Amino acid sequence: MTGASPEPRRAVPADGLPPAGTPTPDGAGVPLVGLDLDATVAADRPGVDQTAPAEDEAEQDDDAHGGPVAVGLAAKVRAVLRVRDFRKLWLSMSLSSFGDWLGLLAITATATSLVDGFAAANFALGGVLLFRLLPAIVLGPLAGAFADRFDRRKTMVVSDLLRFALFASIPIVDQLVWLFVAQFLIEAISLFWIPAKEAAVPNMLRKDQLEPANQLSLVTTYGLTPMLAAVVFAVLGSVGGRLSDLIPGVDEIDLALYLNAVTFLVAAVVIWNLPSISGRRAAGVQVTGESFFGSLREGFSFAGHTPLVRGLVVGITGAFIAAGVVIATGQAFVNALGGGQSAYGLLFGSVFLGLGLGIALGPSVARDLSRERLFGIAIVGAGAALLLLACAVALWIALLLVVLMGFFAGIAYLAGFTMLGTEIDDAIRGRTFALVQSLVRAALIVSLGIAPFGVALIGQHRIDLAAVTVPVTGERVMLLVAGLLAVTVGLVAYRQMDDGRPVPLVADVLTALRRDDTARRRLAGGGVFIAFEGGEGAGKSTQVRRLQEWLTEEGLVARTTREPGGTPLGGKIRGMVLDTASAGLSPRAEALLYAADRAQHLHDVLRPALDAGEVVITDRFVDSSLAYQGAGRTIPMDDVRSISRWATQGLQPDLTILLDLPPEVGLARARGRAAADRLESESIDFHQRVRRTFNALAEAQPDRYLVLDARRTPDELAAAIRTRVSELLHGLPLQQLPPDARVPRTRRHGEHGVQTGSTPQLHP
Ligand SMILES: Nc1ncnc2c1ncn2[C@@H]1O[C@H](COP(=O)(O)OP(=O)(O)OP(=O)(O)O)[C@@H](O)[C@H]1O
Ligand SMILES: Cc1cn([C@H]2C[C@H](O)[C@@H](COP(=O)(O)O)O2)c(=O)[nH]c1=O
Repeated sequence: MTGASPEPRRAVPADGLPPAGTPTPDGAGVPLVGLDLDATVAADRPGVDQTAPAEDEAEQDDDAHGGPVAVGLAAKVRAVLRVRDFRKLWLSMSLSSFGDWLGLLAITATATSLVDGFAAANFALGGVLLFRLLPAIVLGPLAGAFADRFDRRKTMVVSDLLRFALFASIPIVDQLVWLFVAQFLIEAISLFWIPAKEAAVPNMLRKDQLEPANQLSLVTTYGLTPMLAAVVFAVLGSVGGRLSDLIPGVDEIDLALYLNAVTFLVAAVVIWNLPSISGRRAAGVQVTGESFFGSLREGFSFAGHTPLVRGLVVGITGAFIAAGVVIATGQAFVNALGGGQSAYGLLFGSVFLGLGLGIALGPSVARDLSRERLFGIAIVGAGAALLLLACAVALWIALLLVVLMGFFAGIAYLAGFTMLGTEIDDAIRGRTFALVQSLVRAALIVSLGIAPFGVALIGQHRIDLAAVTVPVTGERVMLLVAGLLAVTVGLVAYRQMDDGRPVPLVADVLTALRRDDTARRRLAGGGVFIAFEGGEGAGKSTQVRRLQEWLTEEGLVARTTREPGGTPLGGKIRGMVLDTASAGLSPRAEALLYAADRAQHLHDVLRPALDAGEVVITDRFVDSSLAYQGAGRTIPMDDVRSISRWATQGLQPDLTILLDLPPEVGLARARGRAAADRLESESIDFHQRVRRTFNALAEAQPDRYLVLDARRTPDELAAAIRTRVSELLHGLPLQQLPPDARVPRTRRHGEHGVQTGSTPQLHP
């Protein structure tokens, strides 16, 4: 046994090349982690901390296909928290949320302590919850109109000051009636605060930052702060006796309420100092020409006539009715499964576990799926889990199904919430949020109220089938109904919100889960992207031209292009990098120039042509950078991969045709054509490394490559390429040439004289 510890294993990227950090002779290449890729976009947002480090940490992991992967959640959240105003708002909101949970614990404890007897305590408890939910139904829509008409910052500050005063008044007045009244007023005021805040957040962040910001807010509000509040409440409880000795008349519940009051005071001060919350108001925009009730009507009409909002409202409301049924029947259900009070606790823990997992993991699992589709699918998923739950026969199965249901519900909640922020215009956002919050509360009240009656009415039955006896109990039937409801509203939401894309749902979901960007582009009716790669003089330009001629003859719109130099700007870059006079160009500068050429190429040529459904054939693409700058110049592969991905936004060829040739042969061919340029003048070793790398890339993804021996004749190569390309294009809806631009096939064959061997026909 040796004392030496083994080398840590490194993940091998899908392209088969060495990962980042691979030692290089010249030590070139600093990992790109921390590169401020989006700073230019973010910098114009209010409250972006210009002195902070990079806004987005572009830690792009490798996925199974070597394609682009979303920035990790932690990095996204860090980037969101670097937006100064959002960070302050989030801190103050977390503080208020902590206070709110502490307040809820203290209020429920106060309510039960102010009455005698079990029934009265339950009545008091129910009263507190009812008074918490009730105001939303009446006041919610008004609060939304308020958020859209008046300065949101002032609305929030006044709300926080009032809540401070009301919470502080509860221990001072010390009466159950006042507790109810204060509770009602606090909730009513919160209804004004919430839409103002929700409508303000999208103005602080970029659109793509809203999802991680919502993930952070939801995890804070429903995960961290309630736990912290429970701990603090328990600690206050344990010091309660000593506290009363210290400050006469103040016990632990009073202290919790005072603490809660202070959190709102602090929040008021913080928000007052965040002018960006005022939104349009800060820029002096006034809402004129419409009465308060007119804008209220406009809010309802907008929700009724906008399919996206209709879908969101139906989906969220239905999902919360189902959630209410689960809460109302949970106790009876776990009892029926033989569980007790602790099993009931476990059931609730499982809901939260599932919700947390859905909120945290959902966006990355379903990264490529449109949020409109994801929302409906997730609600249907939650409904399906609920249907299975209704039939569960063992507690552990029920708990697993509850986690699954929570997972889907978390995804749906986050997707719905994020779309409300990203898709709804600022002018009407407050009203839309308010409508949703009112409906959510109304849904909970209705289902919490009705479900127990349903359970009681149905009662407990057993149906004897031939071999088994099926228990038909009220709680199971109610869960079944809730599941059916969720599936139905999920489908309705899906139909309302689907943006009419022609991609079939199953293929959309499967390619999104597999992260197959190329298949997704094809499904969406985009064009086909073919790249030719290989060393100097391999015959790429010759074959690019011949392939285009053939495709044109077949009636397709086929565009040829090249790197570097596919655009006017790229032409200038090509001049610089290939000029033998640019002798002092550093490897990194060279890599960046090729990446700059590629970014412009993507923007001006590749994307537009692919979006138009054309077949695009490029003479060189990313593999050339990996081979020449990565292996040739020995820049770490991950660095080259990162800048290339950034430049191409993850675009990959559908097919790469590698013309493989010993460098000596290719260089001889190229030199027969013109004087050697700066790269052609590199050593034979350099070109050997380039060749090996092209081959390694092809070996790592054989399905995406056609490797041909470039010593074969041009005709043989053209025929092999046609065969493979015709397979690739078979059945795809590509852009056709107008009839008058087509050339009769018989004439064409004669003219070009290239159709040797068995030429496949795309349109026989
Ligand atoms: N299969 C082939 N066999 C022999 N010669 C070929 C073949 N294909 C092309 N050639 C010749 O080799 C030379 C280089 O061809 P071509 O310009 O197509 O290659 P390339 O890969 O685009 O080169 P570069 O990368 O240097 O631009 C040309 O003179 C061309 O006529
Ligand atoms: C795209 C790309 C190209 N190169 C090199 C490869 C060649 O030497 C020249 C391009 O000229 P050609 O006419 O296509 O042969 O540039 C590179 O080093 N890195 C790249 O990304």
